[in-house]
Amino acid sequence: MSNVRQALAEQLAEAVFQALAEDLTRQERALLIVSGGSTPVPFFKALAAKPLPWSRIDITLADERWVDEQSSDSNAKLVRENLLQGAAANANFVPLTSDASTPEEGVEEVAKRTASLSWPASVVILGMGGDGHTASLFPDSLELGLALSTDEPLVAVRTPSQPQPRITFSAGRLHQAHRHILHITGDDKRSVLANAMNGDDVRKLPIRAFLSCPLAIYWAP
Ligand SMILES: O=C(O)[C@H](O)[C@@H](O)[C@H](O)[C@H](O)COP(=O)(O)O
Repeated sequence: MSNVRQALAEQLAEAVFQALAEDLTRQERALLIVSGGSTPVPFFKALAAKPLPWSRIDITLADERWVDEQSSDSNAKLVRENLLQGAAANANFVPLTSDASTPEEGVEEVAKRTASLSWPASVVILGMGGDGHTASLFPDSLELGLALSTDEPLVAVRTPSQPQPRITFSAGRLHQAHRHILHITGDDKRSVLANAMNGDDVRKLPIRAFLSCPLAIYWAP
């Protein structure tokens, strides 16, 4: 981990800490939505060390692979091992998978489970892939149009470029959050983001769906 990426993770953790603490002065509970992937790990560790009243915080994921929670591809496993540590283990974490064998069969149950969270979310932290996807809104996903337009909170997605089916919060549900943050690193993602900012086709670079939320960008080389 380069020093500058570590510093970025720590600055992001401080910003998320402040946002959650501020919302908790006005409301009993606050919801944080995080993303999986490799980028957030140092952020998760830095946030877990913050002195928050963790038992008043709900945490869920922007999206998840439809895999067992023990799988190394599970975002829930990533969150449990890196964020829900120490005092942060007292947070109420709600995963996005069920015992159903497909996300299409399980999506309704997960929607019921997540309905009890403290919506609207205080903060959504998004990642972005080299193809411009964010959450599980992939350019080649068969359900991209649905995920961008539905009023439903969650969508089961099938994506030819991805090995597993997934479940994702819809763009509409993620839009409702009070704050949106994009956490990315590296020159390749900077170029993808620049293309998204210059282009106009959300289906080619789905991160575009969040550019005017407004979106705070946390980037480091
Ligand atoms: O993988 C996931 O769980 C998320 O669906 C995805 O949107 C992720 O945020 C990007 O793919 C970036 O991943 P990296 O941080 O690993 O580059």
